[in-house]
Order: sequence, then C-alpha cells, then structure tokens
Amino acid sequence: MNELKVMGYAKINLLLDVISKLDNGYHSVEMIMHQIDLYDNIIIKKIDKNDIIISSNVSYIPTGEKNIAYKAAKLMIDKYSLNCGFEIAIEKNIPVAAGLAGGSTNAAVVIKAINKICDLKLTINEMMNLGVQIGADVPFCILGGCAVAKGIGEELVSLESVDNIWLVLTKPNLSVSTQKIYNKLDLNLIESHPNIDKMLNALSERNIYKISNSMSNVLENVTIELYPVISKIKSKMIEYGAIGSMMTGSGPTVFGIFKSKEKAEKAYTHLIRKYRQTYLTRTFSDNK
Ligand SMILES: C[C@@](CO)(OP(=O)(O)O)[C@H](O)COP(=O)(O)OP(=O)(O)OC[C@H]1O[C@@H](n2ccc(N)nc2=O)[C@H](O)[C@@H]1O
Ligand SMILES: Nc1ncnc2c1ncn2[C@@H]1O[C@H](COP(=O)(O)OP(=O)(O)O)[C@@H](O)[C@H]1O
Repeated sequence: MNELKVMGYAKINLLLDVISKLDNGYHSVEMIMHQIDLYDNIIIKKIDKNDIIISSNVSYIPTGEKNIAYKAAKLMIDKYSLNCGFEIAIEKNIPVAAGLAGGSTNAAVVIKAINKICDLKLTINEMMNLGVQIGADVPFCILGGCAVAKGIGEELVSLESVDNIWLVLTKPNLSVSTQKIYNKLDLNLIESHPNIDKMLNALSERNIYKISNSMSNVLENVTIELYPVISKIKSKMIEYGAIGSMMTGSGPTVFGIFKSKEKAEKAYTHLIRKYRQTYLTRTFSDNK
C-alpha cells in the first residue's frame, strides 16, 4: 500500500476551562471535546524521493514547512528514519483558524496514515505522544470520539460519545490566533469555572438539554471582547431555535445545539444568508 485516502474530522469544545499558566507559555486546561461530522479529505502518497510535497484546493493555508501536515510527516520521517517522502493533498472543508482543530486533524491523519503505509505498528498512545509535539489538539484528533482532556490537552480519557446531536456552526469572517487569546486571558478574572461533573453527567445521560446547560468556555469572554460579533451570533442561534449556543475553542466559530435536523436546517437557512461560513453538521465519532 503506497497511498491512502483519509478523512480528518473537526472538533468542538463542549467545555473549556483554563487552570493555570505553565512556565513554557502553555496553559493547563480541562476540556471536553467531541468530534463532529465536518472533515477535510486528505490523500497521502509515499514517494521514493526524500521530500514532502503539500498541495491544497485552497490558497489560504501554507503549503511548505509551515503546514502542520508537513510538520507531522517530517516528524515521522525523522523519528523513524524513513527512507522515503510523501505527497499530501489536502482538500479543505473545515474553516481555518476557527477553533475547530482544522490543522490539528490534518496532522493527526498524516501520522496515522504514515503508521499504516510504512507498517510502523505504532499504538494510538504512541501516536498521541508524537502528535503533542506538533500541537496540543493533535492527540485528541488522533484518539477521536469524545474525551476529557487535561494537561495542555494531551492527557486524554475517552468518554462514550454522544453522536448525532444536530449542530449549526457559524464562523464570522475573521480569524483568531489561539496564542493571542490564551495570552489575553487573565486567570484572576474568570468569574466562574465550568462544572465538569455536571457535563460528564449530562453526557452519560445523553441529554441534550443538560448538555446545553452545562456548556462553558472560559476563553469565550476574551474572544468576545475583541470580536463582539460572536455574542451576536450566539443570540441569533438561540433566536433561530438552538437549545444552547457557545463559542468553540479560542473561537471565533459559534455552534448551536438543536433538537432535530429540521430545526437545525431552519436556523442554518437564516444564518447562511448573513454568514457565508455556516455549516449544518452533527456530533460524530471516527473511532467506533
Ligand atoms: C483552544 C484550543 C481548545 O481545544 O483549540 P483551538 O481554538 O486552537 O481549536 C486548544 O487548547 C489549542 O490547541 P492548539 O491549537 O493545538 O494549540 P497549539 O498549536 O499547540 O498552541 C498554540 C498556542 O496556544 C497557546 N496554548 C495552547 C494550548 C494550551 N493548552 N495552552 C496554551 O497556552 C500557546 O500560546 C501556544 O503557543
Ligand atoms: N493543514 C492546515 N490546515 C489548516 N490550517 C493550517 C494548516 N497548516 C497550517 N495551518 C495554519 O494554522 C493556523 C491555525 O489553523 P487551525 O488549525 O485551522 O486553527 P484552529 O485550531 O483554531 O481551528 C492557521 O493560521 C493556518 O494558516
């Protein structure tokens, strides 16, 4: 096998708490993340030449060594002294710099695909340990499904996923730097920390009302202060029928949770008129 076609799925954060600032500039966090059915298509081909060639259907992501998929392939080649190279074609559907782990999920599938193509026989845990060297969200993207994440995001415990919750996602036309948002967060100004047990309970009951009620993201106010439009989109989600709505990750994408596909479709129809980057999707797991 020299070539693999794979799908790299995005995530949302159902809960995001920041506990402390670490000496290396990162923060220790507590998060609950869930994969969603929004994905990039990636083709990875082994080539004889010791080179990494990235191509994409969009012009707004880097194609050279700054591409996170490039970094993943380079890490695998160096670590396992692979005597080959890779051509990686990325068809982007996940909005970029959106809080959806669009880059991280590309890195995750590259690590998993190279493991298969080169028959490295790495375990999921071994691949997650490699993934964190590229980005804090890469281990979750390797694991998939639904999980509690601690540490900088790499200490993961899988949860029973709650698939098929209907979602509408809206990304306002602006990009957010994750680093900037974490740096702007003042830990002393966090009014109330998310209740993780409440969310774990809601997920175990698979109760979308309780899940919606337990959603909380301490980065939300930081990003909203810079971009108030996020607050407006949250209100619109509720106005158009969402049970609950929140910003994912460092933003700026807002998701709404809906009782049915029909209700989600209705909200989607309204939101897409004003916000071009609006998506109808649902929670999903690629690890079943
Ligand atoms: C906020 C979250 C929530 O899932 O997601 P996104 O909004 O990026 O999707 C993550 O914590 C983002 O993970 P990821 O985007 O992989 O982060 P990285 O590339 O490793 O780091 C980018 C920058 O974010 C900051 N960072 C990231 C993770 C973390 N636990 N603490 C941090 O302080 C650091 O300043 C780092 O330089
Ligand atoms: N393969 C890739 N896909 C998406 N973004 C990438 C990729 N490689 C590098 N990037 C860069 O990474 C940055 C963060 O993108 P992304 O991972 O989509 O953010 P987020 O984790 O907030 O959703 C962007 O500035 C983008 O240009």
